[in-house]
Amino acid sequence: MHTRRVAGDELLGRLPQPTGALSWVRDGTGLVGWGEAARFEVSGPDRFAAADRWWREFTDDLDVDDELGVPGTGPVAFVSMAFSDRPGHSVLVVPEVVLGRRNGHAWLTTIGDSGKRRVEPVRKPSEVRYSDGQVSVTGYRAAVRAAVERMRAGELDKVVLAHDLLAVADIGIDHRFVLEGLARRYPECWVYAVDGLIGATPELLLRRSGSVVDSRVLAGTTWPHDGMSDDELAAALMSSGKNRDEHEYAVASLVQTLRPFCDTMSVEGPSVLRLPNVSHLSSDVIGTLGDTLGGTPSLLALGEALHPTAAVGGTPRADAIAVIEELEGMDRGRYSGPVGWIDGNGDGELGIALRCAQVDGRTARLFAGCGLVAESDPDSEVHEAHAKMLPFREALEGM
Ligand SMILES: C=C(O[C@H]1C=CC=C(C(=O)O)[C@@H]1O)C(=O)O
Repeated sequence: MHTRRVAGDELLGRLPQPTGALSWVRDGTGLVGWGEAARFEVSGPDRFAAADRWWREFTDDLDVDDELGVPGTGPVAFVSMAFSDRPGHSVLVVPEVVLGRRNGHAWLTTIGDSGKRRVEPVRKPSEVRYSDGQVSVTGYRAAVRAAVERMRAGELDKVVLAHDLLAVADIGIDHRFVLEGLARRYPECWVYAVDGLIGATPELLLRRSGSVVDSRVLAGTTWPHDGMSDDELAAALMSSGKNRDEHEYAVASLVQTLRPFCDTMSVEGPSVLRLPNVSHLSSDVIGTLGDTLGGTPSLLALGEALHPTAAVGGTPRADAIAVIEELEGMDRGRYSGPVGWIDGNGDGELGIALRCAQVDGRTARLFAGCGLVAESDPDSEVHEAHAKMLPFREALEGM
C-alpha cells in the first residue's frame, strides 16, 4: 500500500459512487474512503478485543510505503461498533482508497492497484415518507415514563432511552447527498458513514494521537422553543439542575474509566455547544496515556473500556443497560456505538454514533435518544428526540 501527498481540498465531493461511502469529516478535514480491500465483522461482548486483534494482524502483514507518517496516513480502517453485547453486529472496513486532509497535509492512500471508479452524479430524492419504526412515539413516551418511575424509586440515577423512525425515499438513497447536507449544516460535527450508518455526531468518545487522548462529553440538551433567543436558551441550560446532573453523570463516568490509563488528566467545562437543531452542555477531557504493561493501549482497547458512557447508557452503567434492554424494546444496531477510524499505530478517532440513520436502499432507519433523570418529563423528552432527528431528516430531504 502507498500513501502519497496530493493537492486539492475536497473530501466528500470526491466520493465516486452513491453507496458504500466511508467518511469521518469535520469542517473540511478528516478522511473519506471508497472500495473495500478488506472487511471484518464481529458481534458479542469480545467485539472490541477481536477487532483490535484482527487489525493488528492485518497491518502486521502489510507492506507500507508512507510518504507522510502522520495520524491517518498508511493503513486505515473505518470502524462502527454495535451498541450492545447482544444482539449487534460491528464492522471494520479497510477501503481501497483513502483521501485525507489534516493540519495542512493532504494525502491519498491506495491498497493494491485499486483501479479508477466511474464517477456517478449525486442524486436527490424528490419524496420522502415517514412511518413508525420499532418503537413509536407513543411507545417511547410510555418507556420514558416507566424509566422515570424507576429513578424516582431510587433504582438508578440516569438512563438513556431511544426510539427510531423509518424514512422511505422514492429512489435509492445516495449516501453522498446526505453526507454533503449534514456537512453543510453541521460543520461543528463529525460527519460519518460506515457500512450504511450515516450521521453527524457532535460527541467525540475518544481521539488518540500518540500518548495524548481527548474526549468531548455531551449531555444535557435544549432546543428552540417558546420564542426564546439563543442566549436565553443557553443561560437556561447552564442553570438547569436537571441538565447539570445529567451532564455530571456523563463526565464522571468518562473520567473514572479513563483515569487508570492516564498519567495526567484535565476537564474543561461545561460550556454550551450550539448547533442548529439543539444546544448541549459540553465538557472536554484531555489526558496523557501512561505505560500499562509495557505499552499504551490502542484506541479500540480504550473504546472498549469507555463504551457505553452515561451519554448513551446511564449510571450505574450495568443497571442502566438492564433498564434499556427491558424498557426500550428495540435493537439499536450500531446507533450510539463507537464510530470512526483507526490507523496502523493504534491512533484514530472514535465518536459516538448519534444523529444518524442506518441506510439500506430507499430506506433509512433514524434513531434518537435522551438522557433521563428522576426529574425528566416524558413530553419534553419526546420533543428532544424529535429535535435530534432533524439533522438527518433535513439532509435527506435536501433542506
Ligand atoms: C442519545 C443521544 O444524545 C446523547 C448525547 C448528547 C446529549 C444527550 C442528552 O442530553 O440527552 C444524550 O445523552 C442522541 O442524540 O440520540
